[in-house]
Amino acid sequence: MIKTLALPYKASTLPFANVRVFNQLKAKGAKMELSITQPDDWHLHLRDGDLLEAVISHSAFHFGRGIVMPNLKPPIKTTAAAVAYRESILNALPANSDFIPLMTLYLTDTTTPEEIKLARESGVVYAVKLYPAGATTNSQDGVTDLFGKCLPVLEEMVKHNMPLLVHGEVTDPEVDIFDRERVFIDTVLRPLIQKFPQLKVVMEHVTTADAVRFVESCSEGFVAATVTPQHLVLNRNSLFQGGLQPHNYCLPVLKRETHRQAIVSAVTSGSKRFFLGTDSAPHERRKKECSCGCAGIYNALVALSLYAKVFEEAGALDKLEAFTSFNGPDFYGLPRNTSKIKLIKSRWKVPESLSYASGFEPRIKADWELGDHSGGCVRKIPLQCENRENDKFSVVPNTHFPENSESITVGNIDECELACLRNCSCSAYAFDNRCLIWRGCLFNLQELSSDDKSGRDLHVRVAASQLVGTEAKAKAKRNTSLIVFGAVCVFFCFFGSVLVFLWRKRQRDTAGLHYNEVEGFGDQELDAASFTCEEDMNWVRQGIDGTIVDETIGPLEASAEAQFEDDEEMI
Ligand SMILES: NC(=O)N[C@@H](CC(=O)O)C(=O)O
Repeated sequence: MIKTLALPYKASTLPFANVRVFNQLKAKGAKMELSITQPDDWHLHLRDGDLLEAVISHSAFHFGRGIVMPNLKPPIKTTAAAVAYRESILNALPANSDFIPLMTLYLTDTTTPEEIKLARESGVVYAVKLYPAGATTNSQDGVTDLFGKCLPVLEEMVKHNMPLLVHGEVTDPEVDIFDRERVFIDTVLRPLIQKFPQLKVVMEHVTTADAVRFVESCSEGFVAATVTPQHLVLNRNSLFQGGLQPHNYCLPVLKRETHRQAIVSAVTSGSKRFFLGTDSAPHERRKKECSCGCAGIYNALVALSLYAKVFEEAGALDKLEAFTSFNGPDFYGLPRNTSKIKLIKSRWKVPESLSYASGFEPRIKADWELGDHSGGCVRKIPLQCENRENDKFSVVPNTHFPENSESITVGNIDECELACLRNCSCSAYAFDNRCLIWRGCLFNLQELSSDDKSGRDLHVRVAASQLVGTEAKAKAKRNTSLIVFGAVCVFFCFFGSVLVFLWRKRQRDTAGLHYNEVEGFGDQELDAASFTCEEDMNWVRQGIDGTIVDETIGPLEASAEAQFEDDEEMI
């Protein structure tokens, strides 16, 4: 199954986007290069399964460590679950990556003080996350009684110097969504800090001037805040610009421009209370583009570039490194990273979409990531036709059937399935009063959007081990869509012409939002909304060999046009 990371946001619509600084430096013949200590990401959603595999390299390329959010399905509520999750993250890391996942526990009304002790002793859990129940994605199991049932746990956290990471929004539907952070500060956070002045608290993804003032008013070293790139570069207009923009929807929701400016001033002031936390939050595309789209913006690929851009625009590049690389570890009492990375001003345009495969992988990964899907994809786990028991079928709902079907005469769906199993070249079947089978590649298979109910179920043949591959996680059943997600791809080979046609059509349909080239797989694609940096000079991480590299998209053109000779001036 091929999925796509959508990158819909045009930096050209940023309120402050310009290339003035670049042009001035260029005119001086300056070398535009930043050398900063390896940054960390103090708020990161990596998900699990195929999605984890798809996104991990973006974070691992840019960041040394990441505080990994626990809001999986089911949430990471225990140290044992955190240890297992950490293992799967480490397994998904690209070879030679030394990225360190710092695990968190999901606080519930029933979390015990013993669990906090275990977490601290584990050496892998670094914080506990407070989601008010219902506040955001996968927060249903969150806290409903912070000042009651959670008190013993909070006391234990103080004892172990375990930070509490807070999604700072009330969930009362009576409270206007734009006021939820402010009301949370008054009704929850302030009383919490008064009650537990020794508790380390990180107010996550602050979005308002109120939050900035609040954090600044608290004791340094005990209360801090993370800031996302989206809340630094977007205001709430971005949600409605030219139509509803689901890819700019995250929680806490974007606020008005004055709030954005307050956050920019806070982070660029050099205050130690604010540090980098991307809140990079990938979602299946269909879960964003539907009648009830979920919250979260995927930004791991571009976050660092955007932060650098914000600091540059504020004339505060000298403060960037503390924000990205010092304030976070200092707050957590962890050592700062020792290695350096280079950001180079380069003519870099973030690709409009990023495709990845699940269950299947592109035949030629580099081509695929550059948008050339003509090589098609191959199974990660081959079918074992000789032993039919080893093959299974995964249902892809609501599809517009691929081309080249063959009709065969059988009585019911079971016979249709058996007929497909008996035929080694059969890659899928469908039964809808008659039995259709497909051999080999599935050409132009399209899964329709959730709003279009005209499609029919396609049963795609996959290796049984692939279905159990994710440890048959009890969740396999619950999470049919994930299986579907992983199983769909069966041999589908797209011809360039089909792709181009569909891609263009998609571009028309989405009126300025730039989605995947792999048209027709809408319901199975990952939506991982992010920003498209302007096709001008952007701060881009430099690879080891001096090229401008993003692991996912291969070496990019390194610009020799602008060079800023004196590193020291920049940090
Ligand atoms: N930021 C979001 O809008 N979504 C996050 C959860 C969160 O951090 O609120 C997610 O997990 O998708």
